[in-house]
Amino acid sequence: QNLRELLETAREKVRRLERSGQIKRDYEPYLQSTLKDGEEYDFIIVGAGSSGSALVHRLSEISEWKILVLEAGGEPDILTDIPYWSPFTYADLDWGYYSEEEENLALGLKGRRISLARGKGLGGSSLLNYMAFTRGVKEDYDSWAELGNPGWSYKEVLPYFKKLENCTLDYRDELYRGFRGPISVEKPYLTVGDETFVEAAENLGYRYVDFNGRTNKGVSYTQSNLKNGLRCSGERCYIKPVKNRKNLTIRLNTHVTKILIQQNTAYGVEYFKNGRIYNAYANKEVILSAGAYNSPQILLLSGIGLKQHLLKFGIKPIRSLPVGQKLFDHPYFFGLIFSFNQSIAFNASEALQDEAFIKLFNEGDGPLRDGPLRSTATAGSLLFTTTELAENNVTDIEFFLISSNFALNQDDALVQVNKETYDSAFKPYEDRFISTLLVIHLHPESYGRIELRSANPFVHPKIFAGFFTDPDKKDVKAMTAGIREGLRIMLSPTFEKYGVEVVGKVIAGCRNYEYNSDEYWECALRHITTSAYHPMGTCKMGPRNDPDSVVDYQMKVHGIRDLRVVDASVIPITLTAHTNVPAFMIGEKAADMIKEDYLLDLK
Ligand SMILES: Cc1cc2nc3c(=O)[nH]c(=O)nc-3n(C[C@H](O)[C@H](O)[C@H](O)COP(=O)(O)OP(=O)(O)OC[C@H]3O[C@@H](n4cnc5c(N)ncnc54)[C@H](O)[C@@H]3O)c2cc1C
Repeated sequence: QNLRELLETAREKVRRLERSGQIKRDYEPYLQSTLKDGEEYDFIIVGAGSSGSALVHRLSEISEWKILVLEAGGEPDILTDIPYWSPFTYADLDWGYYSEEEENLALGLKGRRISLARGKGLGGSSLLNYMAFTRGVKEDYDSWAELGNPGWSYKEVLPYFKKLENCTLDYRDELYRGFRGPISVEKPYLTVGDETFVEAAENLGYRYVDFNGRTNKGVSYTQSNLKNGLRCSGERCYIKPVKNRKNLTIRLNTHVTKILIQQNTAYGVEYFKNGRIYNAYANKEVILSAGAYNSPQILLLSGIGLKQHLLKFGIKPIRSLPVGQKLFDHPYFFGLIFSFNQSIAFNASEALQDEAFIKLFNEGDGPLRDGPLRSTATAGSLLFTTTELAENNVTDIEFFLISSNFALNQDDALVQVNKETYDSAFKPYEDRFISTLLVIHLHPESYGRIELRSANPFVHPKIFAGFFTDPDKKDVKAMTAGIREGLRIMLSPTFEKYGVEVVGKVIAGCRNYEYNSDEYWECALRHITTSAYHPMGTCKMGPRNDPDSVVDYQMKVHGIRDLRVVDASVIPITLTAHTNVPAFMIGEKAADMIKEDYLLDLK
């Protein structure tokens, strides 16, 4: 079965079990109110992704405020709550972005393009992400503040991280965690491979840590945003509990095409729904939460961006700002593949059995190892480390152990390698028990950019990943150091009892180089590195005198009144974390800033 057929089989199973009463899904469709042109609201939120969902939850607490939420995507898929299956559903919930072809990059990927998946649906990318719950470290946020963003130091953002979470983990750094927030944190399903990885790293001297605590340096099981075993997305955990608030209007399948601006003041948006264009007006603010690719695209379409670029597309420039000029992301290498002589990896066949579904829905909060469907993309353990190349001792590499093969040659797979690469490094091991150690670079020097391809809002923007473009090749060197450390852990005595073996060693295209030489790894990196789907920085937060910045520390667009950007695009520098929880935090903090700005009016 190909991926689509497999997904349909899983969907049909859920429907059948629901009809027969063997499982109960707690989901009610979102009713859509009648459309009218020219409606007025206090706040218009564009995009209900991770940050947008947090905003929806918190702003709608103020019953006097009328809030309109415009989301381009639809409702979650029937499988999105199921941790194991949900990441595969991306095809129907994804904007379908790919990077542009770039020199000496993605040489082993289909079409030389990197998949830049982005959630399109209520919950945004939190609907299809891998649910790893990571916040980042003190140094990250202290740097945000040092860059001229008061209020964003670690001490000042920590209360928001605590406020948003309900940590249910046994092992936790108590003082750093929250216990009453809407986003629940649980341990996912683990394999023996995960346990072995943690043991191997500990045997090599790594500490077991709560990476969302005092320090992230060390090894740990994955912490996942799950609630009773099901995905805790922005939709499920932030929006659903408040969706019936009278002051909240949520419009799905509604594509915002531009922001309406007059005299440097945003007063509404133009949107497309059911085949026609509508306007909606905001008495207080328009808030762009369309994510790190779409927020810059919408700003550019609205005349905010570099003047020359806008003129090229016949867009009248309103404000010249470096929108989309720097795109940070976390590249990852997926070519460290290991096979074992017995199944310590994930057994995918169990994930289609009725029992597994019944267990998940009915006993989701039961014993943690009770079912493979609780597996979050089979990623059960991770490790943050510092290579000798890292400056100021920052954590620069993360390993993420995936108990499966990551790359496929199929058209509907998330990571698609070309046939030559697949046949050389992946195909021969299709039937073996394998794990992939993802090597993620957290602080690359290289960065990409995003530009318009067309003035048509429905045409995908041009996205340049820019991986490995730093002139001194520091990024290649750091990744190579990471790969070698990964090999040291996986080939250590702890794994030996399972007959561990490196497979898929030589990628077609790198056969001219000696395996494990610097040249080999550079070649391999340039063939099969992809994006960890953590775009940031395209509407950078910073003071006006920072030539790269687009918004100020309150996320207000420089020089434009009543317009904020609230999502991962404001993150000013690379983060030592996956970006979902930081995006939730940004939404939480923005809501408080907005309340501070306007609540006096209500008194
Ligand atoms: C496959 C994948 C795996 C990931 N894994 C992890 C992980 O394990 N852990 C982690 O922390 N992070 C992970 N991430 C990253 C994380 O999910 C994102 O960084 C985070 O969700 C970004 O939040 P956001 O609010 O900035 O944008 P998004 O959540 O992407 O939300 C933007 C929303 O705006 C909507 N929108 C866009 N344009 C328009 C428009 N014109 N009109 C109306 N609506 C619009 C979109 O449809 C979307 O709903 C992953 C991401 C992906 C794609």
